[in-house]
Amino acid sequence: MNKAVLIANPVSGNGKAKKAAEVSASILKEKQFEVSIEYTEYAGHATLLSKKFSNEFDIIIAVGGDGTVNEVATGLVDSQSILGIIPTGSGNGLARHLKIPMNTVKAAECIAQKKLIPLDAPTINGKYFFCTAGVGFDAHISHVFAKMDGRGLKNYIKAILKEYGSYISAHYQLHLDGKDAGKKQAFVMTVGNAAQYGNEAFIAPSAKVGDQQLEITMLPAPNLLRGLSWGIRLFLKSIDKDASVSTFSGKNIIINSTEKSVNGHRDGEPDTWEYPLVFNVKEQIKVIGNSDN
Ligand SMILES: Nc1ncnc2c1ncn2[C@@H]1O[C@H](COP(=O)(O)OP(=O)(O)OP(=O)(O)O)[C@@H](O)[C@H]1O
Repeated sequence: MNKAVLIANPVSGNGKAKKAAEVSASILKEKQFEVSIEYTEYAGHATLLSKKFSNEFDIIIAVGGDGTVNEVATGLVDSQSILGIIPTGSGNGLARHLKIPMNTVKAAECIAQKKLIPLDAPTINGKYFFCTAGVGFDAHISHVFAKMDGRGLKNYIKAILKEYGSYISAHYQLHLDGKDAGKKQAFVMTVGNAAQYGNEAFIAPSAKVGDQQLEITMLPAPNLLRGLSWGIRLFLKSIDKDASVSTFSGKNIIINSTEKSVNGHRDGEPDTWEYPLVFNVKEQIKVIGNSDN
């Protein structure tokens, strides 16, 4: 029951994952775990590795940011293996939601305690996400950020400041659990499985990862006052209390538009989807964490 493999993304967190994998392996060995380390060689590789290892190992540990966690967790849907996370990304939204320590030694000790939490595995047009997914300004930034030379929080903020003034809000038609929820103009339309983007920025404060429900947060066209208020409220866990913000929840969300396709993001990584966008939550896996839901 204590056979674990660490799947580490060597490029995550500007190269922090290799050291983190080695440190975690030695901590887990001290706690009588049988441990192996594998490194990803390209984007998408972690899903193939976790699928393959799910037959052999009880715990499959993602060492990386939310992108790596997404790939490893995707490989575990339909398996009995448990997901572990050693966070080394710049945002670490799912790890933070689950109250997994950001310190590698403490994160490895948290895995050794094996507190299991049910984790929904929602999909957007058939592709899994575990933290947040959506369209709008945040998705636009994930596409801009992916083309930048460096990663990390500093570059992310640079991209936000550069793009904020010129991004135009789009119109979306929303259906929630089979009911027409109207036409919306949105600057950001985020679907949360977990409550935060990462870095303790709470975009869907009421989201719980195992409740088989998705929480939508919709920000309308911004102005300076709204932008400032959202910036503060994101970190105070109160974006849903802002008078300009709308929230919805559902299991089956359909977003339509007069456009053919849209740039979106899944767990902070850029993705492109054809309309209609169909969000569903049915499946579940188990993750080791420190929170209750
Ligand atoms: N060996 C590799 N070479 C290049 N890219 C990789 C490799 N392994 C994984 N990737 C890709 O790296 C991307 C970023 O990974 P991840 O999100 O884990 O780290 P990060 O970008 O440092 O963290 P954050 O998203 O918090 O900034 C993932 O989309 C993944 O597909």
